[in-house]
Amino acid sequence: MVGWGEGRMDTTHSSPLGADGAEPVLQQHFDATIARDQRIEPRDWMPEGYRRTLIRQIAQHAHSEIIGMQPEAEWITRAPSLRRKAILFAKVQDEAGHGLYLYSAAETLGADRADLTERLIEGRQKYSSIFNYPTMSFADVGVIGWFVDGAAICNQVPLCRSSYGPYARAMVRVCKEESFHQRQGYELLMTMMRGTAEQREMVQDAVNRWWWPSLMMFGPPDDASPNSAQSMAWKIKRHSNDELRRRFVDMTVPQAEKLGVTLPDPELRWNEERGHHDFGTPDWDELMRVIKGDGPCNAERMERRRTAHEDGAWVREAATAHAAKQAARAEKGAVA
Ligand SMILES: CC(C)(COP(=O)(O)OP(=O)(O)OC[C@H]1O[C@@H](n2cnc3c(N)ncnc32)[C@H](O)[C@@H]1OP(=O)(O)O)[C@@H](O)C(=O)NCCC(=O)NCCSC(=O)Cc1ccccc1
Repeated sequence: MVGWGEGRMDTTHSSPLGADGAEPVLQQHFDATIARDQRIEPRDWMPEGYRRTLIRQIAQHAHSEIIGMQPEAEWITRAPSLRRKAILFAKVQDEAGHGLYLYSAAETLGADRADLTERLIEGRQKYSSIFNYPTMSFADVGVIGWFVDGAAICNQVPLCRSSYGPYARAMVRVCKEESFHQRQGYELLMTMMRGTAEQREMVQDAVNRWWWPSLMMFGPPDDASPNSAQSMAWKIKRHSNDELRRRFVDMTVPQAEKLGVTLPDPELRWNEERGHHDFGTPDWDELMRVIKGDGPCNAERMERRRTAHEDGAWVREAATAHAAKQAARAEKGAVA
């Protein structure tokens, strides 16, 4: 894992004229499309930096969905009822779907899916810091749905208006499912809060552990976010990291009150003048450490992903052989 601004993608896909040789008219057309809030589509000319930024963000997003299956999947076999097991199963499966959908979006930019997977497995590409924390009790499943999917919604709803068509369209479906995920998490927590004192303690403990890492999901503060300015100018990102973090806090505080839990931030209070909540500063050193690979579960998550990839080698080989056979048959049929 690498730090801010390091380890940028070098997966390039040459544009018809090449970034440097772009004729002004193509650049002007691109700029005008962005200015009119219209979409850039895969066959349109785009600056090389735009393509690379999108591949970086979409690949990291896809990796996050795939690695993000792990923390909750650990509880599938230990779910307290058949109903909770079925719900969790479906949710984790949805995350797999989001990952595959996003890899497809990256492919429309010329990225190779197998190459992106290699980059993840070799630690050359990032995934969200949030998935490097352990799930200690079943209440964590509820809190992940409430906080992590809630944060994902805050971050991803504006991405439905992202300037790159395939990414924006993928986000529409992903957000619908994330919204369902958030509700199931909150409903699970409401149920636990109506339960025993021990269950309420489990919920509060999970809230205490996940609150700050959830705020870190939005990325470094704006003045330490190397990609934000350009990504916002290109309308890939519609809001800054801090802006989305503030939205998440404003959205979550009343939900916490209704649930009856305390968010672990003594500085958290409503600011009448600003019409928003004031809140404390996340531990940015911790975020850096986790991104660099030194979080509580980084090694475990990567090892599991690597093993799953190796175990799946025979499926990929069989699918490739089958596809080759089908293609040969189709060709033979066409000749006859
Ligand atoms: C906001 C940001 C994450 C970062 O803004 P940018 O403008 O791109 O970067 P910025 O200049 O601010 O940062 C500098 C460097 O630091 C990296 N970095 C920053 N923050 C983090 C971090 N927290 N963790 C790790 N790395 C982080 C950043 O990539 C950049 O790397 P570079 O070295 O340049 O390559 C943006 O990429 C985005 O909106 N992505 C799409 C959404 C997305 O990917 N969501 C994932 C969660 S999906 C989910 O939760 C669903 C689910 C729920 C439940 C269960 C299962 C699944």
